Amino acid sequence: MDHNQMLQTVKERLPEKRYIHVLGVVDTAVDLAKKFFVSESKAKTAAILHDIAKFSDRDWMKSIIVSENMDPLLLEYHAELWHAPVGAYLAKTEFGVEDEDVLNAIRYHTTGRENMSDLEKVVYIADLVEPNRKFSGVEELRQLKEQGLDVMMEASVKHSIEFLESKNQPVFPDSLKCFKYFVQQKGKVKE
Ligand SMILES: Nc1ncnc2c1ncn2[C@@H]1O[C@H](COP(=O)(O)OP(=O)(O)O)[C@@H](O)[C@H]1O
Repeated sequence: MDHNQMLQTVKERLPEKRYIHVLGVVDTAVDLAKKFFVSESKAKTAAILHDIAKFSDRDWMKSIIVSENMDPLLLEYHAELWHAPVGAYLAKTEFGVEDEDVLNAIRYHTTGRENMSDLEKVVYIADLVEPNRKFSGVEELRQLKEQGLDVMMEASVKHSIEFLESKNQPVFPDSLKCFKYFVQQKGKVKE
C-alpha cells in the first residue's frame, strides 16, 4: 500500500482531530528525518500509521497482546498504552509493513525504550511536538532540534515522565529505562 492509500485509510478510521494530529506528526517526522539523515519514507510510513489502533476495541487489543505474545506488563498499565504495540501489529498484518525499524517506531512511539533507533526517536519526538500540541514547554522541546536528536529525545521522554508523575500516573518501565539509557550514555562520553 502506498502512502496516499495509507493516509486515506487512516482518515476513514480516525476522528478528524486525531487525523489532523497524524498529519502534524507526518510533517514533523519528515522534517526531523531530513535533518537527522533518517529515511524520510520510513518516517512517513511510521508517522501515518502510528495511531492506527488508537480507537480499537479494548477487549480486542487485549486479545492481540495475549495471542501475539506482546509484553504482558502492558496489561497492568493504562490501556491507552496498548494502541502502540497493537498499531504495529495492524501495520504489519493489515498494511503489509515488513520493515522492523518502522514497526518498532510505531510499537514504541508512546513509551520509548532503551537503545532506540534514530527512526524510533524521530517518531516519538514528532508525536510529542507536532504543531497541534499545545502543552507548556513544547516550544522549548521544539527548539532543542538544533542540539541534536539525542538531546531532543532525552528531554522529550523526561518531559513525558515528569508529566505523568505530576498527575500521579504510573510510568511504564520502558520510559524510565529509556531516560536512564540517555543519562548513562552521556556518562560514557565523559569517561
Ligand atoms: N510512558 C507512559 N507510561 C504510562 N502511561 C503512559 C505513558 N505514556 C502515556 N501514557 C498514558 O497514555 C495516555 C495517552 O498517551 P499518548 O498516546 O502519548 O497521548 P496522546 O493521546 O496525547 O497521543 C496518557 O495520557 C497516559 O495516561
